[in-house]
Amino acid sequence: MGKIKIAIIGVGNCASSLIQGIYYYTGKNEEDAIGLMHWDIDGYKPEDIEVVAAFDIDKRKVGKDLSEAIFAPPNCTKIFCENIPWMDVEVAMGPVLDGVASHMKEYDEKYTFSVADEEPVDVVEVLEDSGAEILLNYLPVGSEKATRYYAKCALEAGTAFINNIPVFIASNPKWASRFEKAGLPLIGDDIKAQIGATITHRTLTQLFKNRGVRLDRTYQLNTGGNTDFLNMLNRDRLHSKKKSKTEAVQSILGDERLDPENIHIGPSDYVAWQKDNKVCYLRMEGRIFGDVPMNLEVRLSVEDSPNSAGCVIDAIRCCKLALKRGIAGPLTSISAYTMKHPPIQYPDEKAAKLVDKFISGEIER
Ligand SMILES: O=P(O)(O)OC[C@H]1O[C@@H](O)[C@H](O)[C@@H](O)[C@@H]1O
Repeated sequence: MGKIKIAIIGVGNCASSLIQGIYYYTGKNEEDAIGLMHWDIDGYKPEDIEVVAAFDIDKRKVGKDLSEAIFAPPNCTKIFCENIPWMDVEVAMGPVLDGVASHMKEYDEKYTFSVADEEPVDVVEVLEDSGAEILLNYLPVGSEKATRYYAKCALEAGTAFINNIPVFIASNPKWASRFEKAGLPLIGDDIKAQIGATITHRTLTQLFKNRGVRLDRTYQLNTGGNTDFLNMLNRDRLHSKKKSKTEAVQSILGDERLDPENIHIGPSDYVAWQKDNKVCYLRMEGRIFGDVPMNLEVRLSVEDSPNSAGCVIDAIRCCKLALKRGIAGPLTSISAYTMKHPPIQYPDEKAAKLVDKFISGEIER
């Protein structure tokens, strides 16, 4: 049935986990494959994904084979598949736009960002030559210009686009129609991890709602020690991230949406030693029967990047299905299931059912 050829922008922890996952699941069967929402999607298993191009701007990664670059610093995610064979994909130098936060150099050498000296490649040409069908965006949060640049490259090169970061592309009708006109599928925006802060917060919010409990106040505080958290110390980069995360919870509440002062959601601090372990503290205050107050506190601790890959592995395969079926524009079911800021928000249980209907061909997108 052929491979699903993908290209990756940003060879960070999330790319590393995705690539490790492709090899980790190779040769396994459904019974011993732990950690997947779908073992196969219309016949496509994780091992059917092939990375054919990758872009980065860090000198520790550019020019290296992808099999080595995914383990280069500052990547720090848990290694769950050590033996990645030579992939024969050299990490190409991307254009330097707004992907690098200015405060990065304040940190110690290990984390200091170092831009490679190479001239940027012609991204469209690299995509075309590689035969990539889908381009995945893993740029740092706040990379507005760079995301738009690569989205344009996808349109020019004729690749579908999966936007894993909180820059609004799939949920922006203008961009969505550009992809639709170009005949290309689009998934986004901002990956909602497998068991992450957002899905946990949404699920508990839905529980309050289902059980008639009025939610009065809530917060979601997140700490981590990966480059994502370091980058997010620059509060200027957080605008769309906060919007994406907050909207993901508010959308469950419907006409009981909280006033902005009663909902606080966002990345909270960078703790270097946590590395790729993300810790999320959730508090929800509400009122039960008789208007009687209650509160709930949850602490979630999870490795951030495999948590993201657990969803991206399905987004890629659904995107391939759309390509095969000639469906263009935003894919609303898989976006709602795997992204925090999709073109249409559905409760997660409904989104899961819609994805199954999309896979079986019962619904178009
Ligand atoms: O835990 P949440 O809220 O689903 O968010 C998870 C994802 O959020 C993204 O913005 C991060 O870049 C990912 O690394 C992360 O996995």
